[in-house]
Amino acid sequence: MSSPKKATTEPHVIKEELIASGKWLTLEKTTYVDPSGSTRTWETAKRTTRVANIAADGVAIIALLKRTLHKDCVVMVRQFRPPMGCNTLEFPAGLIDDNETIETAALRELKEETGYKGEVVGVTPVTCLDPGLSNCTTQMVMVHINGDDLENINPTQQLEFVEVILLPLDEFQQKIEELLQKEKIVVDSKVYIYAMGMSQAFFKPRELPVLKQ
Ligand SMILES: Nc1nc(=O)[nH]c2c1ncn2[C@H]1C[C@H](O)[C@@H](COP(=O)(O)OP(=O)(O)O)O1
Repeated sequence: MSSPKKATTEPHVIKEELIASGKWLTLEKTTYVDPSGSTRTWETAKRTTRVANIAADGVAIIALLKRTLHKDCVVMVRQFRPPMGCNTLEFPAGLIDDNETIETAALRELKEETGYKGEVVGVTPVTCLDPGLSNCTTQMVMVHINGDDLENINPTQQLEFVEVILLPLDEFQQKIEELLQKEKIVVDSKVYIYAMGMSQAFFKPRELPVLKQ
């Protein structure tokens, strides 16, 4: 077995060269120095739409619908995604437009895709989506929706081909598993990780009054 190379250098990018460009994406050759000091190249996909001075390409919205006498539900969307060639289950999401803040982009996308009007309660840092492929980034925005509010009782979407699915938060992972059993659908990894986290948060088999770490 060969021993791993020692890290001697702070890795860094030297240059980025365009290989191909389309309306929405570019493919670049990234030349960089790796931690051992060797110069190497990487194929990188980038979006063409990133707004100047905004570090994220898009937003994904974790929207909780809160209604009297109902369980809190996560507002999800099902839609056909051409790169996947099938339907996906995702949080509502979209690209940030010019002159938008993260919060306004999130509330606009939520309204367009689901019809719901919400209130921002939290924003994550900039997070990468598939860093071995692309520099594409997102910020996740936590939103609460007052489902008892008149304008949220019969929400009207602006997107014809996006289906809204409400999943109860306390059974989130189980309900996703049921959807997967029923149809060919691929779940966004942000969604599935959130579902696993929720299951762990709700699972308290032997809660004791005083627990050590
Ligand atoms: N990679 C893409 N290829 C396309 O042909 N078109 C694309 C790409 N990415 C975005 N878009 C188009 C599709 C929509 O008309 C607009 C806005 O998309 P948005 O709703 O903001 O984001 P998604 O929900 O992630 O599609 O961009």
